[in-house]
Amino acid sequence: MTLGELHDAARAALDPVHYDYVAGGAGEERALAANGRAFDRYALLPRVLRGAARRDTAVDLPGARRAAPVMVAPTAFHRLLHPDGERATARAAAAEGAVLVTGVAATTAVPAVVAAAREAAPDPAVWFLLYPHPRREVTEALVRRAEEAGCSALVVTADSPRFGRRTRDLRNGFDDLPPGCAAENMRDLPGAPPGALTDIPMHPAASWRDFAETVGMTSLPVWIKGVLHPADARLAVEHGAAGVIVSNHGGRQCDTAAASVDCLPAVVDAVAGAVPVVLDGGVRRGGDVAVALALGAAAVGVGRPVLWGLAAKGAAGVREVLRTLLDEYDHTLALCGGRRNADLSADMVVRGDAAW
Ligand SMILES: Cc1cc2nc3c(=O)[nH]c(=O)nc-3n(C[C@H](O)[C@H](O)[C@H](O)COP(=O)(O)O)c2cc1C
Ligand SMILES: CC(C)CC(=O)C(=O)O
Repeated sequence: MTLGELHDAARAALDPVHYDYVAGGAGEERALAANGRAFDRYALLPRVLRGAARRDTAVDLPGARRAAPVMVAPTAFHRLLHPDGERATARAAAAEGAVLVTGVAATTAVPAVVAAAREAAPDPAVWFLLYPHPRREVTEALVRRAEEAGCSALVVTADSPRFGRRTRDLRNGFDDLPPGCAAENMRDLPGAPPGALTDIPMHPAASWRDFAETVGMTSLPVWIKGVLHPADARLAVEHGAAGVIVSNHGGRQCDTAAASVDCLPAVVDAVAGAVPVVLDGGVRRGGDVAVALALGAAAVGVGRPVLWGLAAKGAAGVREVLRTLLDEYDHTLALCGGRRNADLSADMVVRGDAAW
């Protein structure tokens, strides 16, 4: 199935309220639309007569060695979409060599997610996402849970001082998870009974000091997610980030935010090679992966397509999504005369309405 067909199958399978939660964005869904439109404006200038019969597309990242250049972005509540939930996503990601970012909003506890990944590959990369929490002891407890489970990196989401205003969810009245579906990693933490969407506490006053404090709590690499402004990318490096994820949260937070891929070149410049940069938002084809890597991303994350695969077919559907993107990317790299990801460079990308 193509990614589009998996999306259609997921829509047919899901409760329309849950479909809307995944598909939707904040406000008028401008940032969501911008992510897709932005990729439509980029085109590649392939180089010729310099390729190889086989390409090496693996990437080394803090917290993941020889990983696929496409990772599973952190997305909440997989058991809302399929009874196998995060276990299925973890098995599929590990089988494809892709990093899986699980975290506070997972409906399966992190030890079980890591165990499922290990069923599929001997040394899978499972990272753990947390939001800055108003109480330091909660952050600390979550960090320990991730470490003890065997996660190899942490990700702090910085773009959510408040939960986004998701128009579809407000209209549908979606704010409770169904029985049996809860944020399992939040169990038994102070002041955080799982059960409702809004039980993942946001921290409106979170600061760079809080981020640095989290970095200081662990020897794991700590990525920061949700950076768009180059000055923040520099601050992230100064405060100990092991990597920067350029993201507008799939258009689910600030609806007037720029498309994430449009912010990528300035962030890559600002970071100046100090740490790797990952891009997510709107990646839907192998060509999008190639554009992002040419613009300086070390890898990309995908959110919704993975969830459509999960809802349509469980682990097999997630594998199909990852396999499709990775095969298309490898094919594009070959057609661009690339032997490895680093053979894609910014001079091979043109932008403008003339592109398509
Ligand atoms: C249903 C859903 C849940 C998400 N949950 C989280 C989350 O808990 N934390 C987070 O940092 N990002 C979350 N995201 C954002 C993704 O990590 C990612 O930034 C975004 O989905 C990328 O855009 P794409 O869906 O166009 O690939 C979520 C996205 C979706 C669609
Ligand atoms: C429940 C939220 C923490 C998940 C989220 O970030 C999202 O829905 O985009």
